[in-house]
Amino acid sequence: MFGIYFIFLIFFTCFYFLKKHYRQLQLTGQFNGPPGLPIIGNGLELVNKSPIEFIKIIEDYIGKYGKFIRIWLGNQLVFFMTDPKDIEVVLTSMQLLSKSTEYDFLKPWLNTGLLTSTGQKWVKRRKVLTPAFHFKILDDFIEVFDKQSSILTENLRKLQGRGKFNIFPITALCTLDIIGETAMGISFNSQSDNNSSYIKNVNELADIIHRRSYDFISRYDILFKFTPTYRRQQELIKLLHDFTDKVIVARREKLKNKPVSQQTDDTNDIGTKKKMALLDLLLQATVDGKPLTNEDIREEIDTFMFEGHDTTNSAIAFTLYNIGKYKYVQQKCFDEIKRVIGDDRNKPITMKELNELKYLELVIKETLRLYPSVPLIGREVVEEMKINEKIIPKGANLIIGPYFMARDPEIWTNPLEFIPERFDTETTADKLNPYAYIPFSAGSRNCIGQKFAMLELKSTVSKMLRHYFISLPRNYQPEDCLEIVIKSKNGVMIQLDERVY
Ligand code: HEM
Repeated sequence: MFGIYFIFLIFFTCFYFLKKHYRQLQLTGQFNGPPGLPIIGNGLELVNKSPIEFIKIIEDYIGKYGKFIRIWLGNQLVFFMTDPKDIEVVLTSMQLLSKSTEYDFLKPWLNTGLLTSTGQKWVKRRKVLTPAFHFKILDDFIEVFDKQSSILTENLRKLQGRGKFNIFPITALCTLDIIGETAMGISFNSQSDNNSSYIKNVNELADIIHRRSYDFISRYDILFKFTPTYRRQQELIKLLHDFTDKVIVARREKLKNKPVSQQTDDTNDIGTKKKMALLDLLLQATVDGKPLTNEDIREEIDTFMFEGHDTTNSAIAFTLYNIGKYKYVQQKCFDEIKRVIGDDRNKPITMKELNELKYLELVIKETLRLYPSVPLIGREVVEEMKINEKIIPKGANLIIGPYFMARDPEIWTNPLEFIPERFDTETTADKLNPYAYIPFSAGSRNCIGQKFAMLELKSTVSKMLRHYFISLPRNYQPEDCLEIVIKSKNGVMIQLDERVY
């Protein structure tokens, strides 16, 4: 009897799969890709693999099947893309503004803020949020970047001359304090007392979300819901939402009583800065003539808290790693810093000086080439469409791989070498396809925070170099781990010695 049920179940599943995916199966014959098993496709090859194995498998696929690869992850059709010509079509298409299913892991926390929203909601929110990143507003944040970088360098004093340590969790507190103060107007001081429960909760939740993409059980909501991690995730989300709600309500009250333009720059009783924060702009913004609700604002603030700290942290940590690895790069950066800022290592940096740190910018760009903070970018095909004559079926996910493009010798000369000068438009003869280098993505859904990020990175890294000489432990090599944001499985290990002027 059980046998009959089992056969019936298999038959029914196959029938359902074929019916649902008939058009996809019909079209996928034209694409190269690894052979898969019925129903589970290539799932077993890719899921539950270590980050290093995952990279190796994708590199093997690229070697065997080229730059447009068909993969079945269970019943999810995925195209893995690394050809700039195809990527240009995707990132400039108005039909491809929806994010792939990977971003669904973020939705319980971020709901549909700018990163995860789509359609008219995204268009309107993008319009409202764009002025928040105007250079005049960013100018106000330079002071915050400088202050937090100073706290970072001060805290690191105890590790100076003491051998190797992992910089990643240390700079993470700095970037969280920066985004907390600039987005919400809150001084979390997590770098100073390490006891901010909000910051700890953000870190823990971001970790759970990152790990879901690699774990077979947690990838599927239906299975994840039975795990203790799911219950912990829900607890953390509640705590974080409650906190953001409280800040929004308090800030709305303050604004009612006094316009932001009249507020001064001191701290009030709940640690809220009376200085312009991204939150103030959201409180004053309107969509279709109506102000944003507290819930609308919460999803955008939570989005900034997520997207604005892990990305910058990863970029800072890997830039310090590269500076430690390439001594001539470090010397050139330091010479430039001395020329632009002078010998006083404690003098606050200005916007003008940050803009003059041109070589440091090349170093950051080259770091983001080899270690793009967002190593994979995803889109969902909502209507059947063509990409350079290839018909792509509805329902497929498109995954763009900046991490893998950086290692492609057809795009870059000596791709694995760290050569900041390749981005110097005055000296390099190489004409680069703009879609070959997309650490901030491109097109209308590019990173809204890229100028903010570049200023923050330059401020933090230059401050580190003003105080320390950076080196690497012997034989250390990071083990790249492509989560939503790139990390290193064995940490980002560096060593610090006092900088001698
Ligand atoms: C090194 C730092 C950063 C990198 C490399 C980076 C990279 C990216 C990338 C690749 C995307 C596109 C993602 C996609 O299409 O799936 C993106 C989107 C976004 N980023 Fe960044 N980001 C950085 C820092 C920031 C910061 C500091 C903020 C905010 C203060 C921010 C806010 C956002 C938002 C809100 C989006 C969604 C934009 C939209 O869909 O309209 N990012 N970022």
